[in-house]
Amino acid sequence: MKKGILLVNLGSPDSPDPKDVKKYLGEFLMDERVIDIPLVARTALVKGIILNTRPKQSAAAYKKIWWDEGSPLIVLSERLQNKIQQQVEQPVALAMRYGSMTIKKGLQELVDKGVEEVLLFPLYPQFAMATTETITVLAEELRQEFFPNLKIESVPAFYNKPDYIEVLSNSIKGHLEGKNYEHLLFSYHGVPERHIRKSDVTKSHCKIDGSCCVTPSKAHEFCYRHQCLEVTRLVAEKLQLQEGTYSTSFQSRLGFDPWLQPYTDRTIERLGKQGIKNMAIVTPAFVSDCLETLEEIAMEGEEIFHEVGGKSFTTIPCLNDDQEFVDLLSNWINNWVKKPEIAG
Ligand SMILES: C=CC1=C(C)c2cc3[nH]c(cc4nc(cc5[nH]c(cc1n2)c(C)c5CCC(=O)O)C(CCC(=O)O)=C4C)c(C)c3C=C
Ligand SMILES: [Fe+2]
Repeated sequence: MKKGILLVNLGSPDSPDPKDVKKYLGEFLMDERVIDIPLVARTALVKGIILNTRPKQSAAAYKKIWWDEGSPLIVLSERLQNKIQQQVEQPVALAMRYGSMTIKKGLQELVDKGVEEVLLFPLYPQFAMATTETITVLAEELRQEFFPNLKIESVPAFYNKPDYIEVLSNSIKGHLEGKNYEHLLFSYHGVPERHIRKSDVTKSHCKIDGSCCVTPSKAHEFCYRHQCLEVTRLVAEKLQLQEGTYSTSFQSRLGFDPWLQPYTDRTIERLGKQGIKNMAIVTPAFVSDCLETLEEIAMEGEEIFHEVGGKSFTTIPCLNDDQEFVDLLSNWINNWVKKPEIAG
């Protein structure tokens, strides 16, 4: 059976024009795994409220980070794809969950090359229903409707794989070499607390308190909060970071529901007010630099830090097309290619 690989990232608008941003946000926020409320309420909230104000504001932010070649997230994902393709014999396609580079087109591209078995690779280290799950569910729906003979196997969240932790730690270490910093903040994209409870397979474990994420449970396989805290813990262990010199926070909240805490903006402010003058920040929920890292962290975050007396603010880039990361993903893919075909 001929095999192929489909890498999938989040997506971006076609341009930073408010019209394109509105179209993109409309698709993104109407996803029931992103804003997980009943359709009528979601439509009223997204189309009646958010899409009337947010596109203009988001478009201005996108304009600040847009590259000549296009959206950083898309360009960086394409660079990753091209580098992986150099190390993998089978066709490697790229798609986005939202926007023009659809998963349907990605699957079609592979099928047109004769592929019968696909490795679906969501580019997210941690599981979330708003990221990994929405990709795998949509791919399965598309398979049933348009590609019934295709076999699809999905790559699960890889947050605690030792070789991933090593690559991430090496990248952090490399970018901090020679830098004078007193605190390293691990900032992950936030999700509403409700998402964590919904993904709890035990239906009772996730209390979102000080202990549930460190108490062993089957729930952790699908717990975004546990997986983020684990990345911080494993990297801190690998880099031998001293207790008190690093912490975890969650960024990019939207709306009024409680989201995972502590919030990144408030944490940066607190660190500055506590007298930290030099801080560094890493964003391990994102494989590719994007609006949320280049604008919200590197621009807004730095501004907050300076306002409260901070001096140097070092933003560590995402793994992007870092050669060690390319080698890691290519190695996982080549191991999958060598495996016998999946059943049925
Ligand atoms: C309810 C809203 C949102 C949830 C839940 C959410 C989860 C989530 N998102 C990412 C990764 C990215 N999000 C990005 C942008 C972005 N996210 C939301 C909302 C939710 N995200 C919005 C409205 C936007 C658009 C920008 C804005 O208006 O602020 C991006 C950047 C895309 C780009 O083009 O650069 C990424 C990447 C994760 C990992 C996640 C859950 C774990
Ligand atoms: Fe997001």
